[in-house]
Amino acid sequence: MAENLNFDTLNTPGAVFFIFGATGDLAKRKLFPAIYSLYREGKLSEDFAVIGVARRPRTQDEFRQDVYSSIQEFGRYRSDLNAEWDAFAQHFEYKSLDINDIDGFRELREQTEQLEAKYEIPGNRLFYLALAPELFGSVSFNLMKGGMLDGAGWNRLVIEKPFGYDLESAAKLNEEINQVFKEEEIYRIDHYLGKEMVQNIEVIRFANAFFEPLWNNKHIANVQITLSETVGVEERGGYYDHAGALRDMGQNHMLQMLTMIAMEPPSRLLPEDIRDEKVKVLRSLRPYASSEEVADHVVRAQYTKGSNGSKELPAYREEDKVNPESNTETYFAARLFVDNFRWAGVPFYIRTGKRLPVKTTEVVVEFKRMPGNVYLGQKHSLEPNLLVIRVNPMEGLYVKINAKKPGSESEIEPVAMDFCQSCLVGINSPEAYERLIHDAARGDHTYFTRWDEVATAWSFVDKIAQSWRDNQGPLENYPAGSWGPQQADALLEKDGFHWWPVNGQDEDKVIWTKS
Ligand SMILES: NC(=O)C1=CN([C@@H]2O[C@H](COP(=O)(O)OP(=O)(O)OC[C@H]3O[C@@H](n4cnc5c(N)ncnc54)[C@H](OP(=O)(O)O)[C@@H]3O)[C@@H](O)[C@H]2O)C=CC1
Ligand SMILES: O=C1O[C@H](COP(=O)(O)O)[C@@H](O)[C@H](O)[C@H]1O
Repeated sequence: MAENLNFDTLNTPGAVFFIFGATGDLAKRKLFPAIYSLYREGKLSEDFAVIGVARRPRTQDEFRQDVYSSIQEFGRYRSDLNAEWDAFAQHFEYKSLDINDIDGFRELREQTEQLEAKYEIPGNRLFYLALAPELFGSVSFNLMKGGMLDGAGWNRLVIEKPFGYDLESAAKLNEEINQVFKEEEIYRIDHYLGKEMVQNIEVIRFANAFFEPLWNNKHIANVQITLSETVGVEERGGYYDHAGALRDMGQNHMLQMLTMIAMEPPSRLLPEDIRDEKVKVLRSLRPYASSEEVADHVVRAQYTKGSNGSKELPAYREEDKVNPESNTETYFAARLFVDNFRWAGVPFYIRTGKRLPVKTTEVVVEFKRMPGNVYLGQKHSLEPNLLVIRVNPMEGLYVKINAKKPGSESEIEPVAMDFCQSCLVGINSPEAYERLIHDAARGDHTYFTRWDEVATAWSFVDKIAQSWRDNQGPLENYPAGSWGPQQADALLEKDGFHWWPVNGQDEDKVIWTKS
């Protein structure tokens, strides 16, 4: 059936939401709490149902109890839950099913039709695959064979990352899914695109007269994107040791953030127009031509034993389910260039790592310095202006400008104009998963990644991975709890820049005046 797009309205149309992987970690920590927040905020219409699907047996009551506990533990509105629980819980059902079992899908179809009749749901079905990626193809196929796609309304497939391991595997996966779902029915999650401040990048850029005209290589010296995490690999050692930081964070979240910073203004604010502009940025990324270039532009490293000040932290190779001789990177930093007229010559520095001292996601846009030989520049070493976009966990904006030191004749010092959004909105800022589930249910693709974006990002990343596979470029070490290897600093120093301190970094060590 043709899609009826209504993403201008707040309410989702009536639909059944299927959570495949309903007994898993993602469902517990993110998906159930997100659905409750949408319900609590009146964004879900009353005619909705949720069917949790996984193999292990659960009675309806046990499953509802799981949902309750998950919202109690992770939900934004946990304190309101008891008053609304009975009304909310009756929308939830469970189906024990192995995704390879076609008969199970036929039973699921009956269960779905009963719920659709009960809530007068017009046959709209949203399938959220919170499953290992190896299962995506089979689920899609069995949904079709089991008659789950024959309803009267739309069908949408929401898929978690990772979408493949490299371009080849991603293309194969895409082909499998495309045998069942059309591109416009597929919603590939990159949860960073659901974050408030990542979505705000567009507004900051295109709704402000003092940023838009300066957003190019004439005025911007470099851009720095940092995604630092304090956690190690926790229970995900098996997955992570296979993936590493480049695939886990680089191919998706970091490149997606870069596209938001670098894209041209779309001609219309429609999903395809925005995604067209984003994919053009990915296509303009200068590929590394050789392993030497990779070694010159990309630093990889792994954490060794260390400490976070109060606790000893194990080395990566000592983590659960990690190969004790692993050469997987837990950190990488890279210098990228977007080869188009707007960005020619402007380096984009990106870095991410586990077991760094601070959990933070920030974008720093460093503007070019004022000319040194005129007016104030003659007497002072003026600092560059910075625009800092704080994404996570603090949300806000920070602009660094030069101003006269109060009381002095002519001393100039850098001062900050700091807008702390999270100080105002606090924990009530919607979670990324709330926005994304809401958008998918309304048929809005804007903040989901289209296949050509995914493919182009993989083809860029694959060259780095290939070079590392061929053992080109050393694997550096950094102690857990530190800011990563010195080589990541050298990457910027070669160009006359340095990493600006991120939020939460020890202020004593902040060097605003480093030249
Ligand atoms: N957890 C997180 O924070 C994040 C997860 N992701 C992605 O989300 C997906 C799910 O992750 P996560 O929840 O952590 O994984 P878990 O291992 O915790 O959960 C996997 C789920 O899949 C179900 N399952 C496994 N095999 C089958 C099968 N043959 N038939 C039916 N159900 C099956 C399991 O239930 P049962 O054993 O009962 O069958 C379980 O509910 C993965 O792709 C992951 O990469 C992405 C970003 C963050
Ligand atoms: O996708 C992933 O993201 C998380 C970090 O997400 P955040 O929203 O907490 O910043 C990361 O820990 C994980 O390894 C990766 O798979």
